[in-house]
Amino acid sequence: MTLKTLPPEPIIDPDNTKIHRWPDLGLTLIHDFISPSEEATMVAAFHARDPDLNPKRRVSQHYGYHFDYTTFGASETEYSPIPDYITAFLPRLPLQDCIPDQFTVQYYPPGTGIPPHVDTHSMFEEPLYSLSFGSAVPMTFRLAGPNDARKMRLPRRSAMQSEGEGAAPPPPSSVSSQTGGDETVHPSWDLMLPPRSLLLMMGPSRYGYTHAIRPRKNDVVDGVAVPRKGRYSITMRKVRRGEQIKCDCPYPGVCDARIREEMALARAQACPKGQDENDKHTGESAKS
Ligand SMILES: O=C(O)CCC(=O)C(=O)O
Ligand SMILES: [Fe+2]
Repeated sequence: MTLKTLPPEPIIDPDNTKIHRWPDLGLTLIHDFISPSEEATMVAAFHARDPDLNPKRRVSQHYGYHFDYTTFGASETEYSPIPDYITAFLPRLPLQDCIPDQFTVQYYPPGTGIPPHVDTHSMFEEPLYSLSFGSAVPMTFRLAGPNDARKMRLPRRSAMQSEGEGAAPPPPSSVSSQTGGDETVHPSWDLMLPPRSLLLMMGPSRYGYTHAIRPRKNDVVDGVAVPRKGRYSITMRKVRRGEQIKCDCPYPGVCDARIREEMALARAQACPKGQDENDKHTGESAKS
């Protein structure tokens, strides 16, 4: 069942009308964050590195600490130097005390998208950025519900096949009681991401909402079907390590840290005598 609603109205910054905020959601969209010439440089750099693209597949390039598709966190070892076209805009990011060090540049050929997902909570700091360029696309937001919680607890799936690349961690086999029974599906709404805009997700939009890009060739804008062209984005996150890998957000259903706790508890209950041994492994939580 898909329930759609209109996007919530933003509050426009009176001092800079390019900044739109949804304070209740922790969401900010900054229009014209990069210039057309910066955009052209980024498009050229992307295609110079990957000249032969499959027109049916989303393609990712990683800079800084690589995104790790097995832990859904960041690799400890794989690192690629951050290109100048990224370092150039870092001093303009709105949160200068939390500069990202994990960058995923993605190209979405027309007709491709990214399934609804919640980026991993515990392994990255709260601010989650997406810089858009190329074609405008709508990003679909929906408050996560029991179905999302249940999916995150299904036996292991492939990150690429089922979720966004920032999506949740390897789930436990047990299904939490909080997913039982209630089939509530919250309405979704679309936020149009114009080229050269920067989206910042914090709070509820970061931790409690799924985001997705529908795999469509056309988008309906003001009642008119507009063909999509290629769309690019740079997802930016700051990696957490060691003791910093934790989360106490108010959305336990879709929180990887809570899922790991559930797993550890389920293991301990299933095998009380082996508890010490298991704790040794789950202590390393995110990586196991
Ligand atoms: O392409 C985007 O704007 C978002 C990508 C995304 O959600 C992700 O990489 O987790
Ligand atoms: Fe994401």
